[in-house]
Amino acid sequence: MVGATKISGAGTAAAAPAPGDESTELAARTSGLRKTYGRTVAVSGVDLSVPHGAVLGVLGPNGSGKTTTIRMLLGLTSPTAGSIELLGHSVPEHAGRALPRVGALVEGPGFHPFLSGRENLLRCAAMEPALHSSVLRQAVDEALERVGLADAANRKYRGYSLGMKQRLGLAAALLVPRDLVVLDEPTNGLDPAGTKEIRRIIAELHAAGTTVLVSSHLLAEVEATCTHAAVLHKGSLVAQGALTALLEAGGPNLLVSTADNTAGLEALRGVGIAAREENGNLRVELTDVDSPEVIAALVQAGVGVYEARRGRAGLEDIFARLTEEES
Ligand SMILES: Nc1ncnc2c1ncn2[C@@H]1O[C@H](COP(=O)(O)OP(=O)(O)OP(=O)(O)O)[C@@H](O)[C@H]1O
Repeated sequence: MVGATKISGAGTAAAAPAPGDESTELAARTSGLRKTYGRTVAVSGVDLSVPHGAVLGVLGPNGSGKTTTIRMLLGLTSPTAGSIELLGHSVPEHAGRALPRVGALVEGPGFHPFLSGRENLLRCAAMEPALHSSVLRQAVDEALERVGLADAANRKYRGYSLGMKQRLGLAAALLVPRDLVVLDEPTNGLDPAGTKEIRRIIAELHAAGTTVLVSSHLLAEVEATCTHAAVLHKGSLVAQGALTALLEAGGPNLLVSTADNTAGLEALRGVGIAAREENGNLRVELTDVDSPEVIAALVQAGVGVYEARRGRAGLEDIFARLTEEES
């Protein structure tokens, strides 16, 4: 996902949150969400739940519908069918009530190329209903500092690197405290140090009780930063829940380092044990079989075993299974 950033929340008609807003246990929810573009089904029957206070990672291969889902949540594009609730308000009908409390970093044109980072942010800040004119500059400077752009604040936006553009978008999303922050591939274009910074900011938001929805195709990223995950595949939601529960459901696994993986796979299949090759090792799910039987089958077939390690399936493994099964 490349391109400049666009901020939602700023510039939307402000209205006081309806009473009882905070009582809903979900910060966002979709029901039967669907979006088609001509014959292309981008999103199909998605029932997404974003718990208050969660850091929810929306995972999915390219074209699985992550951005389309996020754009619909933010009222940037209308669903073909289904309903959306954002901070207790129906979207797009009452988006103006929810969006001032939502900071977002999504793909799209948003900043003026010939203005500096600071000038661009001042324009965003001026559109924030919650910011009084007397504190605009302070809010902008704090946001620039927070994303590490203070030194480049007076440079023109068009000279910014992709990573700097991402940071500026993030700064705009964080101009005022938010109840929900939505980030579409926020580490896109960032170097490892920038990626670490984003992780730190997400952790800070989480600690402050802000709900964060972050899309990513980087599984390790999601495993490191998120409390919850939702997996999209071909427009459908194939799994969602607390990360610990998803990982738990992955079940025990055995990772075996053998002298000959091809012979090893053949030997295991020969005795009805399902296995697959992964990063030069064999991965065996221990649902119907236990480690000694696996090792014995390999040894009996004359396949040398260097190492066998029991563990749980990682997110990468679970993701591969979910997106393969549904193909
Ligand atoms: N404006 C559009 N017009 C036509 N098709 C679209 C449009 N936006 C998205 N699509 C299609 O909808 C599907 C889902 O796209 P989407 O961008 O939501 O996926 P994604 O998971 O965010 O992918 P990526 O990780 O590559 O950004 C794709 O097949 C895409 O080509």
